[in-house]
Amino acid sequence: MKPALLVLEDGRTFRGESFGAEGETFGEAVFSTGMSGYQETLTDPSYHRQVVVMTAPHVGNTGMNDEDPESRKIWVAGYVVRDPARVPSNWRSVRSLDDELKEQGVVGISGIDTRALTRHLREVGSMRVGISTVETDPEALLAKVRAEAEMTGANLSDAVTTTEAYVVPAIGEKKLTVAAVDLGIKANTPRMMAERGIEVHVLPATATLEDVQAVQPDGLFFSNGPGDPAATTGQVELLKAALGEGIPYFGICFGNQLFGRALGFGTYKLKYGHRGINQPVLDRTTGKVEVTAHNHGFAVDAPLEGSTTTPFGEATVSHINLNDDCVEGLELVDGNGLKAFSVQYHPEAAAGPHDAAYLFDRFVQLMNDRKA
Ligand SMILES: NC(=O)CC[C@H](N)C(=O)O
Repeated sequence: MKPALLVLEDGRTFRGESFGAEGETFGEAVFSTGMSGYQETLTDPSYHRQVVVMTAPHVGNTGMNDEDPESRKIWVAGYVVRDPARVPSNWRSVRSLDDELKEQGVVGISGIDTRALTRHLREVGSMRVGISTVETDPEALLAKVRAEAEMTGANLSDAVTTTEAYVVPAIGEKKLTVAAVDLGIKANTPRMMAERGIEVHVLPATATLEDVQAVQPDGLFFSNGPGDPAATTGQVELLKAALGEGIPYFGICFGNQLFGRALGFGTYKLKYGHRGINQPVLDRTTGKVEVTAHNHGFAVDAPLEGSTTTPFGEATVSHINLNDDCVEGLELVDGNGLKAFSVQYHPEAAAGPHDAAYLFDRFVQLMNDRKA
């Protein structure tokens, strides 16, 4: 087994074994508590420039298949697993996780105490990290880690977006048209819209109001995506312009943060974020609690009680996280009722849970109401 070294920006060091590709990689160290869905995690563009630490000790059991990727490639900058499966076993598996990481050049480390690492990140907060199979001196790797850019202030949409617009056709009868701005979109999002009779026009991150209007949409959608929402100004301006035009809006995760900024709220970095598939969220509009998938390091700073008057209508916090009272959703209402809304978590979560899938129906309802 080839040795590998992991060094955090505060100097904490772990020694383990090479997993996946050999070489050196850097990013923001974050932990995910999901016990399944690692293929969806790896291929989620929101993880661009992040090194993901899996808290589940045994990862890779079901191998890798050709059906579940959320995008064209693995985006995580590095992967940390305590005990990789030696033999994958699943009827859809076509290769092992280790082979896929090697094939795509993704550097990982295994055999380290991921529990100690996770507790450290939880106590001290997410921070930069380096993994290397070529550097054996922690001080030398630490100097490189500290020279890397931080996640705060990072504008990463251009690195992950599609360069060409494309259409995902409605399944069955076409009932609605949506312009979806790709800030790191996952394949399951247009799929869940298509299942509801929506023709989805996926547009590059650089789309203008004219580009949006050109598809004559019934609604506008902003996807999940990597980076710091405070470093993203162009799409916030687009959203303000679209809200000014009265185009119904739905946003997921990064799309929730940019919606918050368009409404005049701030965003801030959470100490260690929410990444996993069992986060309890309260939908205050119905009083129902849902178990949900999360992947965010930033959050919207909006008052939990009362409503806020914005140039586009009255904004309220519609969803909150029951673990830490973090803002998990926003709603905008004008004289004609609901106008726009967004959530911080993932109704499109492909590995599940599926409690939040109703949000796509809420989007359909919103577009139909505004059409009428
Ligand atoms: N999944 C996402 O859209 C993540 C949004 C943002 N990059 C965050 O970390 O909070």
